[in-house]
This record gives sequence, C-alpha cells and structure tokens, in this order.
Amino acid sequence: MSQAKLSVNINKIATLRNSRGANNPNLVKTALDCERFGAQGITVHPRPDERHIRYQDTFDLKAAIKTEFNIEGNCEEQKFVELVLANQPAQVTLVPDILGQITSNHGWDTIKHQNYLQDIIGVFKEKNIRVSIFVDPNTEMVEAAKTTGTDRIELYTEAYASGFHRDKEKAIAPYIFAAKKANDLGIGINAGHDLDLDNLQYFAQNIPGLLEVSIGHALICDALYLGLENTIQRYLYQLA
Ligand SMILES: CC(=O)[C@@H](O)[C@H](O)COP(=O)(O)O
Ligand SMILES: NCC(=O)COP(=O)(O)O
Repeated sequence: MSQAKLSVNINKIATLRNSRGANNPNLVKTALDCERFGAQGITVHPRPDERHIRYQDTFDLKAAIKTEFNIEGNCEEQKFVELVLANQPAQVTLVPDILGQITSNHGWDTIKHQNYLQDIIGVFKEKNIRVSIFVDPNTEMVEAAKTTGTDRIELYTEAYASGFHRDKEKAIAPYIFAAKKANDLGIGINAGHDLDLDNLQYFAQNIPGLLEVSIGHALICDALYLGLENTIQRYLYQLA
C-alpha cells in the first residue's frame, strides 16, 4: 500500500486562464476545488515568462489553500528565490530549468552543483521551508543529494512514463534503485512528470517510501473528459 500524497499541479489551469486575459477559469477556486475533491497538496511552477502561473498567483494561492503548497522552479533566478521566501510554502522544489524551456527535462547534477545546492538549500531551510530537489533516477546523484542538505528528492519520472507501455519492469528499475538509496540515506522521496492514470499505480506500488507525487498535465487533460472531481478521485484510487 502506498502512503504517497497527491499534489495537483495547476499550471495548465493558468495556461487556459491566460489565453483570454480575464479570470476564467479562476485559479484559486480551482485549487480550492482540488482540495475539496481530495487533493492533499497544490503545486505550481512559476516560470520567468509567467506563461502560466504568474508571480502574484502564488500569493493568492498561499492565502487561500489549506493543504500543502509546493512551489517548483529554477532557484538560479533571484526572483524565484525572493518569491518563495516571501510566500513561505510548505515545500520548495528546486528544478534546474534553463530559460525558455518548454517544460522541465532533467534533474540536477548534484555532484557538479554540490556547493551551489548546499548554499541555496540553506537559504530556504533557514526559513523552515522543506526543500526537495529534482533528480534523475541515478544512485550517484541521490548519494550526492544527501550532502546538499536537501530534505527530499523529486524523482523525474519522464523516462519511466515514456518506457512504461513498452516494458514497465525495465522502466521502473532505475527508480527502485534510486529510491532504495534515498531510503538508506534518510532522504524523503517525491516524484513527478508525466505520471498518469495508466502508470501511477505501478509506480506507487513499487517505489519504497514514496511520499508525494505532483501531477498536472495528464490530470488536467483527464479532467476535460471525466470532470475534475472524478479525475482526482481516480488518481487517489491509484495511490491507495
Ligand atoms: C518539475 C516538473 O516536473 C514539471 O513537470 C513542471 O512542474 C511542469 O512544468 P510545466 O507545466 O511548465 O511544463
Ligand atoms: N513536479 C511535476 C509536476 O508538478 C507535474 O508534472 P506534469 O504532471 O505536468 O508532467
């Protein structure tokens, strides 16, 4: 049985809202509805061009939501660091995005960026914000994550998701190794990117110590057909 919490990433709701300039759909209302329908957290990933989540959205969400607020983003942007410190979310997830990236596509090299990560993680932890860092399923990267001082890692699941239908055992194998290493080192485990109703249950059942998944793109796509309440219930069922 999985103990993993579901944090709904609402970036795509902001994408839809921004396409017309007004406030439909209302991002805060959607976040509150996600909570009402059972989500145990809300995730946003503001990007420098504010193409979906705007910086102001984080303050509006922080003031309204009751579950765990997770802000993801690129900590090499000073504006992002200031935004997180001003919001005091339950968790910040540090992602090594480069400018203009369509979506996140790689984890941290925790060996190469060891000193940088130690420093920046210290900045957030000093304010009692739990820190998670985005990593590929690579035991060396997990080992070096330990000495950065991070509380958790977020396993980047794109490779798992894209290999799942071909050979799910092969696709999940590196994630099991990485998770066991994290468990041995006392690092908490989150996961996300391209998780969906097909691949989530197998992942949750096979990753020891999985604490949280953040899911956005597929969940919002499913909601178009199934409705948001029904969709969230189905994702929770995969985690039960
Ligand atoms: C960090 C991560 O895995 C991403 O999936 C991200 O949170 C989604 O960002 P976009 O919605 O901008 O693709
Ligand atoms: N951290 C991953 C996330 O928040 C959502 O990723 P995706 O489900 O939109 O691919």
